[in-house]
Amino acid sequence: MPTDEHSTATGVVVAGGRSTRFGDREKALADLDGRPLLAHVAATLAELADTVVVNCRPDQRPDFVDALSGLDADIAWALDERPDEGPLAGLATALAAVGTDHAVVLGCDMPLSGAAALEALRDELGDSDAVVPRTEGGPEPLHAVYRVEPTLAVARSTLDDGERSLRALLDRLAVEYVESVPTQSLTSVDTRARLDELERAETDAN
Ligand SMILES: Nc1nc2c(ncn2[C@@H]2O[C@H](COP(=O)(O)OP(=O)(O)OP(=O)(O)O)[C@@H](O)[C@H]2O)c(=O)[nH]1
Repeated sequence: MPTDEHSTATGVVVAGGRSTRFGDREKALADLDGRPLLAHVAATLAELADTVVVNCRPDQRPDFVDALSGLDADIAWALDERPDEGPLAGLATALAAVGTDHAVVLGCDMPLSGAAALEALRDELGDSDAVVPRTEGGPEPLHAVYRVEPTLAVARSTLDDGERSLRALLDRLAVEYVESVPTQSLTSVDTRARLDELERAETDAN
């Protein structure tokens, strides 16, 4: 549970993707170290926020409810009215359900994201619309902090202009880029092979 200092943040998980690279399973429900990836991500956000908003398709929700059943946080659901419109549309749907000044946002496939790394991003918000990690591979908009009101307005106008990418959103926001975020926190699991690697690393570490 967060301290009072953190009470103006809401956690957001964007989880309405199809996991096609993962194979025949929903990656958010895949198990790492005894818990679904979605539960890892939501638990990290619950360290920073009282409420975690989960954005997904309506058909995903029953299994996601089960996956999050042990979590000590208020879960709010932001369901995509139209599926498969992309993560920017999912983020807009989620932010519309947020009642706080800013949101800490993660993709459902980032089980190693750390509360300390996210907290450090939050500390950089200042007057910016968003704080986003950046690596050699580019920005990481689904491991970031967004000021809700301006981001939602810009996300909607970006979508209205026919743009679907999170990078198009970032191009239109006042973004503070941070290059010091630990690589581990930014690890995403897109394939079964990647998950197997993480499982092996966990086993070796224990
Ligand atoms: N709401 C919503 N979220 C999405 C959509 N596409 C991707 N996401 C989410 O955005 C994050 C990054 O998604 P990707 O890994 O790029 O795409 P994916 O569809 O999950 O997986 P692939 O089909 O293998 O590309 C994940 O948390 C996804 O659940 C979408 O159309 N709608």
